[in-house]
Amino acid sequence: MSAFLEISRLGIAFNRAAPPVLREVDLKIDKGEYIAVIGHSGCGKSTMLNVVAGLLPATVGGVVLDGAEVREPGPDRAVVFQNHSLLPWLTCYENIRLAVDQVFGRAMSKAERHDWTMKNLERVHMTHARDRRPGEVSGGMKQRIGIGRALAMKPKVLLLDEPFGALDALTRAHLQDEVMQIHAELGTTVMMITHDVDEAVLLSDRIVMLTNGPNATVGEVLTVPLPRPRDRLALATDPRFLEARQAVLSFLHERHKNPALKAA
Ligand SMILES: Nc1ncnc2c1ncn2[C@@H]1O[C@H](COP(=O)(O)OP(=O)(O)OP(=O)(O)O)[C@@H](O)[C@H]1O
Repeated sequence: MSAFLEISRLGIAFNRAAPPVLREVDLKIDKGEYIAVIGHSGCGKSTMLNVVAGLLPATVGGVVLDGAEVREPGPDRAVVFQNHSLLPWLTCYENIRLAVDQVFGRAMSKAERHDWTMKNLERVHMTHARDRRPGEVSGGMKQRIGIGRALAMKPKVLLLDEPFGALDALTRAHLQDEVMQIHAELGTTVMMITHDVDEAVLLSDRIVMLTNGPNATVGEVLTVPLPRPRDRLALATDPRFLEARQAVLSFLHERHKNPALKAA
């Protein structure tokens, strides 16, 4: 059986004179799986996500989602970036509503689109701030709206590009727990880029570790053997959590050291 999301022999070169950023990236993701992609800065994580999003064409190989080749951006692949991409002149409600109108303008009545917008505000615990603009809410709240907007599109895949990277540790932990809950409730397929090893182990079913660039590729894939629901406090001392964490740290800091540090 073919995978729900399949990246095949993907290669990306931005410039003919330079070596490719990514080469021969192969990855099969099942429906409902939560995948984290980790690797040192500049190895090509965002590039890989952008190809899946349809924002960047593959130089070689390609991506197939649910039987269809990815060639351009589409609402079946919603992206949440590290720095929220909300429209500052619209309220939190309007930011989500805009996406709902774009995707479901024909399929849903006006009343249904309102209800669906409210449902997604509620899902990310932002109903109380529905009439505030992005400039009037915190960084964590902005990311919540970004996630709510992405979910409101009912995507086949949620693409998270370091969604919690700019947040303080406590806010980050809250949002991670919320995303875990949403994933459990909706069974959305997720591909998340992160630099944070603990975050990758806590949230994912599998962790895809990229080698250093140029010519980066999948070095190892670790299956995280932790049952769900997961509780961050209980996991802090769970030997399976610590072992998975150690495996990723060892990949990143022993076998595939940061090239910038190696040169130092
Ligand atoms: N549009 C572009 N044109 C030319 N080079 C690019 C372009 N986008 C990315 N690159 C290069 O491709 C490489 C991979 O970049 P990418 O942003 O995918 O890395 P990353 O692993 O996501 O990094 P970080 O963790 O720092 O965000 C880098 O060397 C970057 O300079």
